[in-house]
Amino acid sequence: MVSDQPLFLDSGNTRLKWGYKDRTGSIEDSSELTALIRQFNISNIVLASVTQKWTPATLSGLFPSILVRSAIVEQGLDGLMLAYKDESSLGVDRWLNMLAAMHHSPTGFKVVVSMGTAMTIDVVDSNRHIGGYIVPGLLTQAKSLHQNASALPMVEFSGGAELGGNTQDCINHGILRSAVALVEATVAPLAGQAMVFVTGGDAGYLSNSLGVEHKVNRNLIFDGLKTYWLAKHRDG
Ligand SMILES: Nc1ncnc2c1ncn2[C@@H]1O[C@H](COP(=O)(O)OP(=O)(O)OP(=O)(O)O)[C@@H](O)[C@H]1O
Ligand SMILES: CC(C)(CO)[C@@H](O)C(=O)NCCC(=O)O
Repeated sequence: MVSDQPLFLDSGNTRLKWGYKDRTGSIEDSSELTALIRQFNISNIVLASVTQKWTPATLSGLFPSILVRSAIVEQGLDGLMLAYKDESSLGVDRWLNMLAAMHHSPTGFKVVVSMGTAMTIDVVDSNRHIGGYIVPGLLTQAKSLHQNASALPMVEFSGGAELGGNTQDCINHGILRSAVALVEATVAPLAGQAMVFVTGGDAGYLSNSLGVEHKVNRNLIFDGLKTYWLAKHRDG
């Protein structure tokens, strides 16, 4: 039987991830994607892409019989009002994460933190996006130090945010401490009234050191894609 339930794809700067019903994973290449589509008998795909690596055109070229819809940022969808005047310049991943957070918690402040290639923070007050931050992600910061300072090695992340007593720990812990401080400083003025959502490949590192109450949800973007897909289904 052909599945009506779409395969959700999240094409980030580092890797391609998939969500189908309550299952998720990451995909290395098109042969893995082909296998997945056969396994679940997929008839439609909903794509969130912040890169040109995977586009509706590449997917339709590979799978001509599959309906591919690309999520596009839309002011006011599901009531979410965006801080950006030009909503097309907002990353679709940030938008979908906010839609999902709003779905989980319709009223009050939401702080959405994504720990990927870039680290992003977005603050939403009920249905109003107040604004956000974009900084380099943990691994991106570590790579940048290694590439730009000749005495600095490439570090393996191990967690920990206390003062370091050697080069590895100073880098490792310093990067994590600055990410933690940024989230805590964003949450502080909201006087304990914010729901903090943490997502992305490096969510675990942040979560282990974060001093504010939060929820780790690695599938937030798939929740957002589902919300988007249902809204579009409703609109026809
Ligand atoms: N299997 C994996 N492959 C690559 N990175 C991984 C993996 N598992 C965890 N990570 C971590 O996830 C981080 C990348 O996060 P994520 O996968 O959310 O990135 P992305 O979504 O592709 O990037 P972005 O959305 O910021 O463009 C890396 O810094 C790495 O430390
Ligand atoms: C910030 C990233 C890289 C995070 O994945 C992505 O959301 C993006 O490419 N955004 C476009 C710029 C913006 O959101 O303002």
